[in-house]
Amino acid sequence: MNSKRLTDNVLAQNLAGLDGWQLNDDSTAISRSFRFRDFNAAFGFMSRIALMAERLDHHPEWSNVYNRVDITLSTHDVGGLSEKDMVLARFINELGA
Ligand SMILES: C[C@H](O)[C@H](O)[C@H]1CNC2=NC(N)=NC(=O)C2=N1
Repeated sequence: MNSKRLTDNVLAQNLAGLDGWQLNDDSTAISRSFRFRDFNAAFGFMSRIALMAERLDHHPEWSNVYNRVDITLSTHDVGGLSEKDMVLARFINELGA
């Protein structure tokens, strides 16, 4: 998969179709928080993401406190956002609703 940094235009187009994700101040990362019924649901969600992250060789920065999962996506190799972040964010949205 292409891991070039996305141009501002392409990034804006992608974000328009991506519910809930916030672009950080310097446009190098996107973040979203999810809340679940309990820890079990939150950790199940994280487990499904972990398996996909390995398949994509693209990994989230994240933290979990009980039923909350905070996720930041960025492509360290390019110092910003790439198609891989968009693919992973879409996958996460399908899981997390
Ligand atoms: C060597 C390995 O493919 C790279 O370090 C991958 C692993 N996972 C990664 N994940 C993220 N989020 N960004 C990267 O640049 C990245 N690079």
